Amino acid sequence: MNSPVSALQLSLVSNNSTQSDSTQRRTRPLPTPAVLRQRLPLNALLAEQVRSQREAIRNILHGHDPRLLVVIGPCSIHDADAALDYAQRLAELAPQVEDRMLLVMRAYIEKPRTTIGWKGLVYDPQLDGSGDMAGGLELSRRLMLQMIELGLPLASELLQPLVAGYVDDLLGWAAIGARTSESQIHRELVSGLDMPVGFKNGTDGSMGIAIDAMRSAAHPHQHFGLDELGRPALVETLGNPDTHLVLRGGNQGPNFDAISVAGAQAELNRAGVEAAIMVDCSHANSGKDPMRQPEILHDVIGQRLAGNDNLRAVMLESHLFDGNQPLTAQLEYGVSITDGCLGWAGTERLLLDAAERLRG
Ligand SMILES: O=C[C@H](O)[C@H](O)COP(=O)(O)O
Ligand SMILES: C=C(OP(=O)(O)O)C(=O)O
Repeated sequence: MNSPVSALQLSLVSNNSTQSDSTQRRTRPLPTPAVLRQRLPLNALLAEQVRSQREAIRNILHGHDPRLLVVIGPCSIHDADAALDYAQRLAELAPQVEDRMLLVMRAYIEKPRTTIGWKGLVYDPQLDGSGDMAGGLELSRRLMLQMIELGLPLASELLQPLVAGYVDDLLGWAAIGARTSESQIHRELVSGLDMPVGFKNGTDGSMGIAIDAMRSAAHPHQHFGLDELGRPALVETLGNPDTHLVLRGGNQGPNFDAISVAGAQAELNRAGVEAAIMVDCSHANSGKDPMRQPEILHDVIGQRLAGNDNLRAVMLESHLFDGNQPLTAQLEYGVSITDGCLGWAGTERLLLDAAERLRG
C-alpha cells in the first residue's frame, strides 16, 4: 500500500512522469545525488586530491601558509568547452605562481539574481529557458570532474541547498553569496560541510550578517534536508570551523580599501570571531567594471605588503575574453553572459605581476 511519503519518495527516486500537485506548479523528477555520484564518480585518487586541496586552502586561511588564496574564473559557466579551455590555461599558470599564490578556479553553476535572469548551467544548460536541470546537473558534475583531473581546486557558490548534494564532494572551497549570507538555511548547510567557506557581506554592505553567519555555521545544527537517496531526512551537522569573511562592497560603495578592511577587522574583533578576510575584486568593489579588478588586486597586495597579514584571499572574475554579452542565440566564444570578466590575456599578466610583487 502506498503511503503519501512512499509516493513522494518514488517520484523523487525513480519515476520519470510529470507530477501535478497544484494548479500553481508541476514537478518533474530528478536523479538523486546518489544516482548522479554513481554515474559520475570521484575516484579515490581524485578524492584524495580534493582533500589535500581543502587542507591547503585551510592552511592559508588560518595563517599557517603565507601564500595568497586566489579564487578566480568566470562569473558563471555557460559553455563547457570554453570553461575547460579556461581551466587548462589556469592549470598551466598555477605552477608559475604557486610559490606566492594558490589558484582556485571559480566553477560557478548557479547564479543568484537580483530579480530574474538566467540562473546558471545547472538550471538551464541549453540557455533557452527549457530548464533541463537533470541535464544541467549531469553536465556540471562531468565538467567539474574534468577540471579536477587538470589538478585544479574548484570553488562554487552554494545557492540552492539541494544542489550541494550533487557536487559538494568536488569542491575545495565554497561561497555563500551576498543575497544568502543572512539565511539560516545556508548557515545550516555550511555547518555540515567539510570544506572552507566564505560568507559574503550583504548587498547593502553590512558585514554583521556575514559575521553572524560564521558564528552560526561554526555551531552544530539539526535541520531538515534530504539524504543521498532523496528521502526527507533530519540532518545533524558538526559545525564548520573553516569559514571566513568576504568583502564584496555594497550599495554604498566599495569596501576593499585599507580603511574599510580595518573596519571589517574591528567588527570581527568586537564579535570575538577569528576569521581571515578575502577581498572580492569584482561585484560592488569594482562597480561591476571588470577592468578595475587589477587596480583593486594591487591595492590589496599593497595592504598585505604594508603588514595586513589577515588579508589572506582574493576573488576575481575572469574569462577567456574581456567583458560580457547578453544571452542571445548568437554567443561569442569565451565571453561571460552574466557579470563582466577580465579576459585571459589581462588575467595572466595580472597574476604574474602580482606574484612578482609578492616575491619582491
Ligand atoms: O555575480 C553575478 C551577479 O552579480 C549576481 O548574480 C546578480 O546578478 P543580477 O543583478 O544581474 O541579477
Ligand atoms: C553572485 C556573486 O557574488 P555576490 O554574492 O557578491 O553578488 C558571485 O560571486 O558570483
